[in-house]
Amino acid sequence: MILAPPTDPNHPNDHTLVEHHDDPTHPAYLIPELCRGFYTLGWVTGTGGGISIRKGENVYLAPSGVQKEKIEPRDLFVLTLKERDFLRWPVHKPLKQSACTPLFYNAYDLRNAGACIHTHSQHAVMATLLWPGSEFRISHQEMIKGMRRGGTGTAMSYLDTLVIPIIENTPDEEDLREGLEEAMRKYPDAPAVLVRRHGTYSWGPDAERAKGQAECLDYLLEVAVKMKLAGMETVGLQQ
Ligand SMILES: CSCCC(=O)C(=O)COP(=O)(O)O
Ligand SMILES: [Zn+2]
Repeated sequence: MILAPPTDPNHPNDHTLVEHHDDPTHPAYLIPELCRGFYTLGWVTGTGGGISIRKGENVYLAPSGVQKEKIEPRDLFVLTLKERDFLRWPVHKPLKQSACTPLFYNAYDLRNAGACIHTHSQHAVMATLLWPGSEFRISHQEMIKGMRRGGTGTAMSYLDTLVIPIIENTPDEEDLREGLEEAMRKYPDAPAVLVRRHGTYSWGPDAERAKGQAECLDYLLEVAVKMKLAGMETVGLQQ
């Protein structure tokens, strides 16, 4: 469990960890930039969704319940990977770290990910409604090649069937943690998990590859929804 930021005024708060916002590869720059892009895709509208990036042993997180397209480096939290201690948190206004934090840590702990993305994509929501079971499947699509086994492993082939587990939503985001972990353990090759009526969690070895995979996944979900609504099968070569 991750607590709120320390209230002790003597607790060290290292603001230098977010003072690299002119470096386009630094998480303090990348998180705000990627959130702006995800907003235009409809992935993080209405404050939900977002991205966390790991830099070595430090985990960068956005604040909870804010307009994600307006995040600035000074709004970010930095926690340690192992102990989940707060190294840096915002002081200019009262903010709490993303409610998705325990879920992002699943990707770091179970997949050694370098970044994890949570979307509220309507393609994902529709897919979880059209696939009422516990799995989404698609084959024979070029964009499957953009996915990696387990999110951080080797690239998938055009001949592979992409299988993504679907878990049920919970009233509070944090309570998805257990279901997500269970699905990730049961499907070690799955590069993402879908949350019914909610969205996606996906990850990658670093922010760039996590973004690329999230884009391929969203494309595949959109195509699959259209195929299903057109009465077509998404597995196999049936027209
Ligand atoms: C309207 S957003 C509902 C909560 C949610 O699904 C979510 O992803 C919240 O993320 P946050 O980073 O804002 O805690
Ligand atoms: Zn969410």
